[in-house]
Amino acid sequence: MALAYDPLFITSDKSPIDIASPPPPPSSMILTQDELKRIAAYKAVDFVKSGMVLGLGTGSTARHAVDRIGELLRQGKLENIVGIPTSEKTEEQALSLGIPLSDLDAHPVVDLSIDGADEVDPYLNLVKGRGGSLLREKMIEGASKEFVVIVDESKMVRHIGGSRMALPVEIVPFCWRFTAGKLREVMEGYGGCEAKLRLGGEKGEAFVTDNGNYIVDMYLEKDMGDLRSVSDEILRLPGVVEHGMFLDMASTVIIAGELGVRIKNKHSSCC
Ligand SMILES: O=C(CO)[C@H](O)[C@H](O)COP(=O)(O)O
Repeated sequence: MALAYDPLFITSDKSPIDIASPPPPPSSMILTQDELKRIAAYKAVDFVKSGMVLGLGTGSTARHAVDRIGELLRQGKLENIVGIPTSEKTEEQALSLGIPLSDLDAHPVVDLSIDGADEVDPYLNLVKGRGGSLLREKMIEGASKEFVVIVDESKMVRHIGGSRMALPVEIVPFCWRFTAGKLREVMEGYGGCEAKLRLGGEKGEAFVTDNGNYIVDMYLEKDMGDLRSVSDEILRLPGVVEHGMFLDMASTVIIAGELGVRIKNKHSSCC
């Protein structure tokens, strides 16, 4: 039986995510990846209430959520929102939409953060930071009572870091080759990795984060195994500022796919 695409079709359960591929929808109904991102983002903004302090994520998916918050404010459907942007780019977008902004110094407790992710595993562990904003994202989302992650279904994986895509690590520029070497040494114990400095500009110069740091992208040889222990070892290295594994931080993941939207909750109290 052919299943029609229904963007309002929502499932919600607490079991690990079933990432088996659903049957494809009729070709006339195939949505672009960007449309799926927008559907997930709009669904997340349904959880925003007037008076909230909001963590505003970074990236092409989070951008839709910030646009939607701006639209609802303009229409008077949301009031007294304070946004805390996770990057300078999001700050610029939010300001252009008239969203009032603040920071963690003034608002150390955030009601709800909404952000995208590069990978999500069945236990809602994430890889983030391929857009380069992982440090501020981790600070703000870690200070949030609820952290809602918005993705299209291409981001769902069995093991984070196992897709031969990069696991980003933010490091200080001082002697970055030394720190990249230490990261390679640590990762020897977890299957090995290629560690490459992320480049940003046209002239091949290093990508510089909003915090003035560099990013080393670790291309892992295989599944890392014990994520907590990898995380602890990486964070113990002098020169490392933060890494892009967000372990046990997401409270909800909203996944937009060709057959509709699925919502995975970590805590039953959420949303
Ligand atoms: O972590 C991030 C930026 O640091 C982004 O949330 C992540 O890279 C996903 O981006 P996109 O929504 O563009 O796919």
